[in-house]
Order: sequence, then C-alpha cells, then structure tokens
Amino acid sequence: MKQFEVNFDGLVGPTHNYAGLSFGNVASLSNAKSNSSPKQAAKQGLMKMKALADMGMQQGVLAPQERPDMLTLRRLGFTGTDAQVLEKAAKQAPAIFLACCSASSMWTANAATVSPSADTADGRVHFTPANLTNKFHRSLEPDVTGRILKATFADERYFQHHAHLPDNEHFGDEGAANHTRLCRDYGYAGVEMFVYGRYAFDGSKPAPTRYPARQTLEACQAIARLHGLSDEGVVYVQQNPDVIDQGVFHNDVIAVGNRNVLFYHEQAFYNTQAALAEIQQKYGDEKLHFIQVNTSEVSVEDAVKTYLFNTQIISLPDGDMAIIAPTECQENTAVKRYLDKLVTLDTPIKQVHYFDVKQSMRNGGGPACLRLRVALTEKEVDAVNPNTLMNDSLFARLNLWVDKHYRDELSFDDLRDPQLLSESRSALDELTQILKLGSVYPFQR
Ligand SMILES: NCCC[C@H](NC(=O)CCC(=O)O)C(=O)O
Repeated sequence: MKQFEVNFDGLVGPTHNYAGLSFGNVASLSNAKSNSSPKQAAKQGLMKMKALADMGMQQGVLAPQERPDMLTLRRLGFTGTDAQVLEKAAKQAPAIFLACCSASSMWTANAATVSPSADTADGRVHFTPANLTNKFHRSLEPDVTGRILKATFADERYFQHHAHLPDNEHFGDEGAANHTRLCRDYGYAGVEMFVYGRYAFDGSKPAPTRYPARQTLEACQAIARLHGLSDEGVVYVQQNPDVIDQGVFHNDVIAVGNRNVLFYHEQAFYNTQAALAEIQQKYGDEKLHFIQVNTSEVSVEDAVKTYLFNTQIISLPDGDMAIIAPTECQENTAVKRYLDKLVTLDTPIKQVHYFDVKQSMRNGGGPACLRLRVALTEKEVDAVNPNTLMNDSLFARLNLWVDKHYRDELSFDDLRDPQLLSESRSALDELTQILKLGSVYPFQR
C-alpha cells in the first residue's frame, strides 16, 4: 500500500498584517505596524505549495479564517452595524481590535496535532485543533479550524476529530509546531515526539523566565490520550527554557523531524541525551539520523533569524530527502555554509530548495509554520476532500481568486475599513465554493 505525507498549507487571508501581537516571537515584535501585502503573501504561499506539488509531493490547502473577527468583537460588547462595531472597537480598544484582525490562521502548523492511523488505537487519523491559549489573537482560531478540518477530512471511517483542549493556560497547546514524528515510512507505526515548554501543575520544574512557554506537558499528554497513542510510541521532551528566552517560541523554530531524521540545534532540548536515547529505544533497532547543529556552526540567534529549523524536510518520490528553506537561510553566511555542507554528509538529506516567504517570515512564520503534516495511506488520501488538493487547475484558480479579492498593500488604518470586511467576506465565501467546504464561517451561518 502506498503511503504519503501530505502537507496542508494555510492560505494567507485577505487581511494579513503586522500587528506585533506575539510577545516572545522576535520577528512579530520587530515588524509591528509596518505595512503588509496580503496579495504577495498569499502568492508566496501558493508558489511554495505548487512547487512541492511539482516535485511529486501530495499537497493540500487549508482555508484561512474571517478577520476582523466580528463574532468575537460582538462577544466583547461592541454593538451596532458591522461598520459601527469596527469603528467603536478600533477607537475604544485598538489593541483588542488589532488582535481580532490577525490573519494568523495562515500558520497551519499551529492548527492542530495530527496522529496518523498507523499510530492510533482505532486505526483512524486523529485531529485535535490547538487551543492556542497563550496569545489572545490565536485563541480565536480553534472553533473555525475544527470546522475547516472536518470539511477537509470528512469521512468518519478514516478521520476522527476531537474538540480542542480546555481553554486555559494549563492546557496551552500549539499543535503540530511542538510535535514531530519519526517513522520508517509514513504508513508504519512511529514515535511521536511531543515537545513542551513547561509543567502546568508543578511550579518547581524548569521554565523560561523572560518569554512565555506556550505548550505544557499536560496538554501533550492529553493529546496522546485522546489520539489513543501507546506509551511505546510516544516521547515527551522538554524544550530548553533558555532558547525559549532567546525567541524560540515553538519547538519548530529549533528542531524538525522526518521519517528517520531528527534535525535539531545543540541547545534545543533540556535534557538532550536522555531524550534522544528514549527516542532511539522506542524507534527500534534501526539507527536514526540525529543531525545536531552545534552553536559553533550556527548560533541560536542565527537559527531564529533565518529559521534554519523551520524548514520542511520532505521525502521526494525517489527516496532522497530535500530541505525546503526560506531565502533568509541563503542570505546568512553561517547558515548557507552549513546547508551546503549538510547535503554532502552521509544523511538522507541531499537537496536544499529556497523559497521566498518573506511576508510570512516578517511575522515569525517560516515554511514549516505554513504547513500541517498529515501522513495518509492511499485510501485515506482518496477520502480527503479532493477540492483541497493542489494541482495545476487549483493553483490557477486560487491565483485568479487572490488577484480578484486581495489588496496589494494593507496598513494598520485599513483594518477598520468596512469595505475591507466586505471584500474579505466575498473572498472567503467564494473560497468555500472553490474548495467545497460548506458554511464554515460565522458570517455564513
Ligand atoms: N508558527 C508561527 C506562528 C507565528 C505567529 N505570529 C503571529 O501571530 C504574529 C501576528 C502579528 O504580530 O501580527 C505566532 O507567534 O503564533
């Protein structure tokens, strides 16, 4: 039976902007209030999706969310017509208003945690949307994310959807950004590696002091229970609190895995040797490739700046692995030197492809943030909503759709424009028809 890893990239929404909302995420803070280009952002994302599809990969697309989030603004007490709600919120509570405008659902690595059928007790693919409690603007995502996932993976014979964890910092869950999976091939049971930043119920344990640890151990354990994972197939690893304090707000900023490869920075984990030993022991006899990048080769600062580890490692149809990196990696001498050397070493990684995703990078989202990995068997791929799978015609259609609805430039002040809200709604309404998602948005219900 054939088996695949399908990357579901988030389509950038029509109100993509830089609001400086993510304390602990260096890029988000440093680009706050600069103008954005929703059109360029969406096209950069589409180019990456198309390029991977052209490499012979299975590639999907997940719809963005409606922003400004009118439902939340009304829940927070802003009343009147939509135009009045926008006007009042922007004037009376600008910070809250901006949080309700973020197009952050584009980073689908934070949409959910996914366990493939080979790992789960009932043999179905399990999905739990991330509650994203640490940031208000992101905590608005899980309900609609859940609906989009259900509309994309609808067939209950193959797909099981859970509710997001309780909305509280004790169960702070950031989805697949803190989860990676090692396996012989995608359809074989693997080791799911959950990386957490802190213990919610034990204050005596190590934790960062400057920036927040978004993911808790207790959230990881709850996901493993919900998904029916066996203890033998799970490893919990603590992220090094010091790197969180240096801007590594998600583990996928400092480590990434694919099949038998774990690529990580020397300082990524709290207790590296014990973690690697447990992963190897649970993986079995075959030796894993642990590719460690030392601080002397690439500093944590350069890793955060260039997103060397927020790369995708993909297995090409011929079996070789390729790294999908942002162009920032090419522009940094130490990182470029490292990647040039990496492809000559005795590891499965043989190619590096650079992509311009600068619009996303300026908010701290690299190639890996933009995608949710879903390992599927051939039968399961056949059960996915086919309208969400990338091909020449969907690529052309979505580019035309972006051209029709998206603005070239968006400033902070544009976000309160009722015209932008109506443009966004027409765009999303049409998108749900293109992808055949049904009525997933509050304004459609
Ligand atoms: N996986 C990458 C996520 C990046 C995301 N950035 C943001 O939400 C920034 C939004 C802003 O500042 O406008 C975050 O920090 O969760």
